[in-house]
Formats: sequence, structure tokens, C-alpha cells
Amino acid sequence: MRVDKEYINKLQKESQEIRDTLVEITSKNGGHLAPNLGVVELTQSIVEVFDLPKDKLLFDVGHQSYVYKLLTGRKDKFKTLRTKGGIGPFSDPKESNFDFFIAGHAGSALSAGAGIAKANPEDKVIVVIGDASIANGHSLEALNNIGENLKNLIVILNDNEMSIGKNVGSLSKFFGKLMISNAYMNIRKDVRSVISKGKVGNQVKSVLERIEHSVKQFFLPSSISEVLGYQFLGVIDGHNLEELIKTLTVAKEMEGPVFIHVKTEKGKGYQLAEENKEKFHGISPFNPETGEVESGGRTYSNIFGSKLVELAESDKSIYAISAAMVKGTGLGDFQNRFEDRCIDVGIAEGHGVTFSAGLAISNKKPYVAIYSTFFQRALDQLIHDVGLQNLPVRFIVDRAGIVGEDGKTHQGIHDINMFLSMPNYRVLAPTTGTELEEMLEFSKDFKDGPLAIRFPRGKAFELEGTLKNKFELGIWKEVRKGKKNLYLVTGAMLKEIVDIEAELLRKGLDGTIVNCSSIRPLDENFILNEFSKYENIFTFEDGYERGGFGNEVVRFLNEKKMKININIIALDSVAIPHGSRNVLLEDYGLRGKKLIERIEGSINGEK
Ligand SMILES: Cc1ncc(C[n+]2csc(CCOP(=O)(O)OP(=O)(O)O)c2C)c(N)n1
Ligand SMILES: CC(=O)[C@@H](O)[C@H](O)COP(=O)(O)O
Ligand SMILES: [Mg+2]
Repeated sequence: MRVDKEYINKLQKESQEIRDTLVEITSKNGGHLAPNLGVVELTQSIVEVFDLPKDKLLFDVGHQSYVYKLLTGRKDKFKTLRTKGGIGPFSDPKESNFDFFIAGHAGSALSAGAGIAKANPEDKVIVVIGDASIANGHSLEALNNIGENLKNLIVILNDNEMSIGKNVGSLSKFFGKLMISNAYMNIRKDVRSVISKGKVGNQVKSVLERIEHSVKQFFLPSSISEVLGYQFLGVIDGHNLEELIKTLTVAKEMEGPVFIHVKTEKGKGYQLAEENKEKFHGISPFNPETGEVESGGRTYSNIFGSKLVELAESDKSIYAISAAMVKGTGLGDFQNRFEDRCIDVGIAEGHGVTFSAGLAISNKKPYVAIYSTFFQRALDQLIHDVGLQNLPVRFIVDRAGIVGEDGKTHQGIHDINMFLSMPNYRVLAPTTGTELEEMLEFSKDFKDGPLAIRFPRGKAFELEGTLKNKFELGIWKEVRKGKKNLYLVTGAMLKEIVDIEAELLRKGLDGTIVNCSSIRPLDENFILNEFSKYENIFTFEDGYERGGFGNEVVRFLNEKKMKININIIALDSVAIPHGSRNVLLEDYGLRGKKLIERIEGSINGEK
């Protein structure tokens, strides 16, 4: 492996080019800029040292894999990042054979890496994981299982002391203390002196053995160190190519599992991102000179956040719980105002849900705000700890439906069927921002069990003057009166129907539009009294069809032995790729021309 000055200079030039490309492309397409700026040298060094793709590199979460994409044959296509049909947002074996495993949700890479290492003992498996993701329960289970077992596995902790925002929890403090410790630094010098002399073989081995003992003795109680059973290397300067390459070369020769602690800076090399790491974690298109992002208008997340602040002012029993997404879920102001009642549990959705169950059973009013896709991580806790005890926990299901550029790992399309399949859950999908406010107002004193309120990413829809009556649980409301066709609409789909209303009318397909924001309970009286008046009945939802709202209506009709045909307009695919939300909604038949065709086709018996 070359570490001479000339070669390091060449790599440094490449680092600069990579950073320029990252800024240029993400400023146009949006994306995870700061995490990638932080791993430029680390990724270059891994690509230099290991025999990829025979050796296998996994990223946890995968949002920091842009540099890797650039270095593994995807440079020419990189300008298509996160656009329809273009380079994807995370790692994906369908995109390249250099990506060995799908990524997008934090915590899975160590488990996957362990399985891959076990199955491929001749190859090295390298897992790069962030300081927030390593504290995820999934990761900790894997770390526990890997120790002493897998000689070909190398875990690289990319420690930038940041999650999306400031990292939280005792584990991050632990790594922080570890780094400033003199003892640890002395050991680090030992490693440095050996590797800088380029010594290999027995001499390296004996020093490493010595290091291993002293490091373990220093920072881990012996019982824990025995369970973990890793060879530790670190702290490594994650922007020093020479140090990285040498250390990785040593790690490659070692009998593992090896754990390397690398220190990096999120946003490195782009001043705006260094100064505002959180803003540039995942950013919409921006002006590269000023960092300015176009305002997207008032979002559902903003509305939730402001309303909760208002409610919490007079009700001290309200708590907000977030799993490492305080700002994303609109809870930034709440956190500033009521620090003690805003609990960021870190990337720990399951824990967050059960923690809230603990609050609810103690007569507090928890609001758990998590993105739809990440609620999937808490399935058992939602059923076992909340549902079975019928606890009044309010679940705020943000980024429900199609999310857009984050693609298939992040689409929020399983929450309706997930919550409907669980005991005691009421499921609500506000059709406008105002209705979300009304639901939140309602939820405050609702004590009868868990509530899930789902809404999409982005700007809130409003329909002036038409939704006069306030939200009531289990009551559907007519938005427009028509004949022949009955359109039962949930959540984000109201906007889509209203947008095509004139065209439906022109085609003679107009009908009664009903706001069905109460998915469970259904408005049973409406079904029993109104359905028989219409020729064609449609349900609309931006979720996966099976087990969803339409199915729930059909189930009720069957129960009542009512023989009425229901046309379910929903998503019939679970792998919806990346692209802009509007384009994907159209592609998957939930918007515009395609939606009209679907309605028309169903009436003409073509569907
Ligand atoms: C299960 C899950 N929960 C939440 C997220 C959202 N998320 C993406 S990246 C991230 C922070 C990751 O921090 P860290 O692992 O330290 O990596 P860094 O961005 O600092 O490189 C979070 C919370 C996710 N992808 N998966
Ligand atoms: C990688 C990840 O999971 C998050 O960073 C996510 O991309 C954030 O999404 P929003 O941009 O919708 O907050
Ligand atoms: Mg981090």
C-alpha cells in the first residue's frame, strides 16, 4: 500500500474534487451532504486498502455512501443522484455490485455484516457505522454477538459527535471521554509509532496484543470486555489519509473482530456545513454560495410542532418523544420551550414507544413523533406494550405515504395496515393542516387508548371554507355533494382528488367527495345509510393496499353482509423507488392523469 508523499498528495487532490462534486450535486438535487463531506478520506482509504467488492463494505445508515458511489464506478451518473431512475439515496445491491446489502434504516449493518462475514470467511467485511447508529439497539445486539466470533469483520466507528442534531445518550458521552483520556492517547501513540515505521508481522502483533490489553483494562470493566472481545484501534484522525491507510492496512492483517475508532468532522471542508452541521445533514436544493434553501411553506410537521407547544403551555402532563428526529418532526420549538418534557431517545424507536407507554401508564400524555417508515422498527412495542394495555399514547406518524427522494427504504406506506392490525388503535389521517390541528386538540384529552395520526411530508393542504365542521372521531364529512359516484378520501388524497375535480366533472365522473379522516373507527352509520345511494364507490389512501383503509371498509361490509363493490385506490407495490414525491404519486396512480385513468378504468371495468 502506497503512503509516500507523492501518492498522498494525489489522494488529497482527489478528496478536494470529491468535496466539490458533493457540494455541486447536492446543491441541485438535495441530499445528505454533511455526512458525506465527513467521510471523504475514510472512504478513499477503505477503497485503497481493501479488495472491493470481494471484500465487502457496508454503511450504516447508507446516507454517507455518496463518496463510495463516486469511487466505485458511479461518478458519471452521480448528477442523477436521488432523481427518478438515477443514483439512489443509500446503498443498494440493485444499483451496484459494490453495494452488498440494502441500507436506509439505522442499525442493520452490523447484523448483516456479521452474517456476511460468517458466510464468507475468506473475505474481509468492513462496516462503517456512525456514533448515533452504533447506540441503536439493533447495533448493540450485533456487537454483542460478533465479539470474539468473527475474525474477518472490521467495525469502523465514524465518530463525529453528531446524530442528525447533537448526539444524545450515555454511549456518546462514553466515546467522548474515551477520546480525551491520556491513557488512551498514549496507547494511540504506540500504534502510531509502529504503523508509521511500516512494521508488520510479529512485531505489530505483539504491540497490538499489548495495546489490546491496556485498552481493555483502561476503559472497559473486564467482564464487559470479555463479552465484547474485539481488537481495538484508535483514536484515528479520520481526515489524515496517511494515518488511515496505515491503520487500515494493519487492521486488515489482524485477526479480528477489529474495532477502529475514527474521529471525523461532519461537513468537513465546506464552511457552511461545518458551521451548521444539522442543517446540512440532509438538505433540499440550496444556494452553494449562501446555503439558502427555498422555503417549502408551512408543513404538517410545523403545524404539529406549534400546536403541541400551544397545548403543552396549559397542560403540564404533555410530553414529546422523538427518536433522533427532533427538528424533522417539528419538535424544535417544543424542545426549546419545554426541555424537560421533550425526550430525544436517540435512534431507538422501540425504546421510545415503550418509554411512552411508561409515561402513559403514569397518567402523562405522551406524543411520540416518528417517521412512518421508522415506526416499523417498533412493531412489537406498539402491540405488546401499548396496544395490549390499551394505553393512551398519541403516535404522530410523520412522512406517511410517498416521501420522494429517500426512496424505497423510506416510503411511509405500511403504517395504515400496521396500526389497523394492532389491538385498540384508532387511526386518523388529516386531510388538511387545519384538520391536523383539530385532531391534536381532540387527542389531548382522549383517554380511551392509543391514537395514530398520519400525515405526509411537506406543505400542508388547506381547503378554504369547505370543511366547516370540526373533526370528530368516527364521523365522515361530505366535502362536495354529487351523484352516482362516491369518493371516500383519506389524508393526503383529498388534495389529489380536489386537484382533478374539474377534469372528473368534465368527463362526467364527478361525485360526492367525503372526508374520511377517521380510518378507524369507520363511520359505520355513513356506510349503512349512504353507500346504497351510489353506483360506484371508491376509497383513496396513500398507503399499501393490503390491510389498508379500503380493505377495512370491505371487511365491515362483509360483516354486515352488504354486497357492495368497492374500488380501492391505493398503492399496490411495496418497493417504490426514489424520485420527486409528485412524480411518484403520478407514476403509482395516485395523482393527476393516472389517477383519473384509474377511476375511469374502474368504472368501465378495466381495472
Ligand atoms: C431506524 C432509523 N431511525 C432514524 C433514522 C434517521 N436517521 C438517519 S441518519 C441519522 C443520524 C445518524 O447519525 P450517525 O449514525 O452518527 O451518522 P452521521 O450522520 O453522524 O454520519 C438518523 C437519526 C434512520 N435512518 N433509521
Ligand atoms: C438518512 C435518513 O434517514 C434521514 O436523514 C432522512 O433522510 C431524513 O428525512 P427528511 O429529510 O424527510 O427529514
Ligand atoms: Mg454521527
